[in-house]
Amino acid sequence: MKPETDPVPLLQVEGVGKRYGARIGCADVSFDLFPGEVMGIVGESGSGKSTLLNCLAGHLEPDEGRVIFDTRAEGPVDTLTMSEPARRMLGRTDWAFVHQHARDGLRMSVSAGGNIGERLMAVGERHYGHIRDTATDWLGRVEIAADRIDDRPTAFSGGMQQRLQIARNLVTGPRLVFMDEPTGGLDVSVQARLLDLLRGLVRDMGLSAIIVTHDLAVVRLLAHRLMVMKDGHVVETGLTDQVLDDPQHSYTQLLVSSVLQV
Ligand SMILES: Nc1ncnc2c1ncn2[C@@H]1O[C@H](COP(=O)(O)OP(=O)(O)OP(=O)(O)O)[C@@H](O)[C@H]1O
Repeated sequence: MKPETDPVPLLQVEGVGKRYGARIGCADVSFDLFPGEVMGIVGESGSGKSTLLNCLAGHLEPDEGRVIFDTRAEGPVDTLTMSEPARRMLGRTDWAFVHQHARDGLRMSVSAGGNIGERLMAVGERHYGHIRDTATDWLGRVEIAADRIDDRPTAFSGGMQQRLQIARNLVTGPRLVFMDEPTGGLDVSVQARLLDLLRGLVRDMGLSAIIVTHDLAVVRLLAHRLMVMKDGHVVETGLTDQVLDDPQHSYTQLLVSSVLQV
């Protein structure tokens, strides 16, 4: 029996490609992302993961293709042709971007509470008491003690900085989160805790996310679906467990077996 209404994808990516001169960044990438779905993008260094993520998030202009987002106000809109102010507003409301290096996503000279609060102010929140309460609540959610609210991120460990960056990104209740190696560069034990936290937040908030990583353990834990990239092209895609347990493409087989050997 046909479902009554087919779900509308939150994001439709159609034939996205980007070149750097003669070199391919990424080529002919297409997929749909549905609400509440987490897509992992894996591949070795230089395979085009970051190029693709930055094209999707509007940080880089692709040479070809369309990136259609289901906006709250107007329904599906091609984000590549929307006006710059409209795209900026999307970046402050429905979209979030978690950088690999927390310092790229935080304001290091502003207190932890300020880092969270200024995102609320950017979407129109003005009440100081409410902003501070919400910031305190979010510090708790990312396991940072409330009495650190007036400390600057420079006084935080790498793991704490990353958790603060996540709080700053999620406080406005985005619907789509882009993450670039969110656990990269952290100690293994810190990574495990962060992954756990991210998994809880994604589940509890029903977030859709696109996560770039070279760490298969990250996608195993977080991603419903997986895209494997090599030399700018998608070579395999499918449900995460299926792709990792029964890889079809020789490159994916190599990726999976090289992880098992370490
Ligand atoms: N600014 C740039 N100028 C020229 N070439 C670039 C630029 N950025 C990326 N490239 C090239 O595009 C290709 C894809 O790079 P990209 O950084 O997207 O890969 P990646 O999979 O994200 O790698 P990593 O995991 O190391 O970040 C590579 O061949 C890279 O050398």
